[in-house]
Amino acid sequence: MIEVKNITVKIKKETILKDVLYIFEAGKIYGLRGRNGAGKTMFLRALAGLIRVSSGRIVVDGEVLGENIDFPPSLGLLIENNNLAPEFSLTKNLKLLSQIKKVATDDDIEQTIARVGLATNDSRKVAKFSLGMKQRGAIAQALFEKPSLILLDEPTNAIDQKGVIQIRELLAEEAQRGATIILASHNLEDLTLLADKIIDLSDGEIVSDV
Ligand SMILES: Nc1ncnc2c1ncn2[C@@H]1O[C@H](COP(=O)(O)OP(=O)(O)OP(=O)(O)O)[C@@H](O)[C@H]1O
Repeated sequence: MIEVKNITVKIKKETILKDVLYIFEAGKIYGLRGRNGAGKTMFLRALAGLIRVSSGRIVVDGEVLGENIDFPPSLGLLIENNNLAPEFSLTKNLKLLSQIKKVATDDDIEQTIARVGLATNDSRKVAKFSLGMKQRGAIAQALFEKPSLILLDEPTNAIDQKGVIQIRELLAEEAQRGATIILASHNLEDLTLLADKIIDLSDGEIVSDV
């Protein structure tokens, strides 16, 4: 469970998030909706521990972000550009990353690559991937360690129609496994088909939650 307790985020003099209060439950998918600049990405960044709140608290399973923990301990993240190393294959990227936490096996890596609709035996460098393939690879990176919190900014960007269906199914399965999923999207279909709750952000404030 993620408790967002009246957080405000200020960068220089600008207030980016204003007194945001919300509770995200395990096993649910939440969609963040709002105009360009509404604060969706910044909200995801704050939840990921990538920016610090100016006031309020984010509590992840009882631990306060920035106090007891620097980052959510079990986090899958896709924000803006993917972080895959272009000079390696996707498998090698995930194998290298898996050395850090040592929670994912080679089987987990292979299965995740297949689940995002990519070939498990593709030895090409990520640099040679198409845009949509890179995006699928980035989703694989966010999911391969079976994290309990999954934060995704525009996950279906650049993905073809069949792939979008695949990714939606995949995210529904992740929620069924018990993950909390929060995704920012301009794709209304993604939000309405996937999200248990749609949170509307406007000028850094939650204006509705349906
Ligand atoms: N690196 C930054 N430094 C300072 N302000 C920033 C930075 N990045 C974004 N902002 C500001 O934070 C506010 C929220 O931006 P954010 O990127 O969260 O919007 P968004 O809802 O994700 O928009 P979009 O739909 O365009 O992705 C905007 O006013 C933006 O100008």
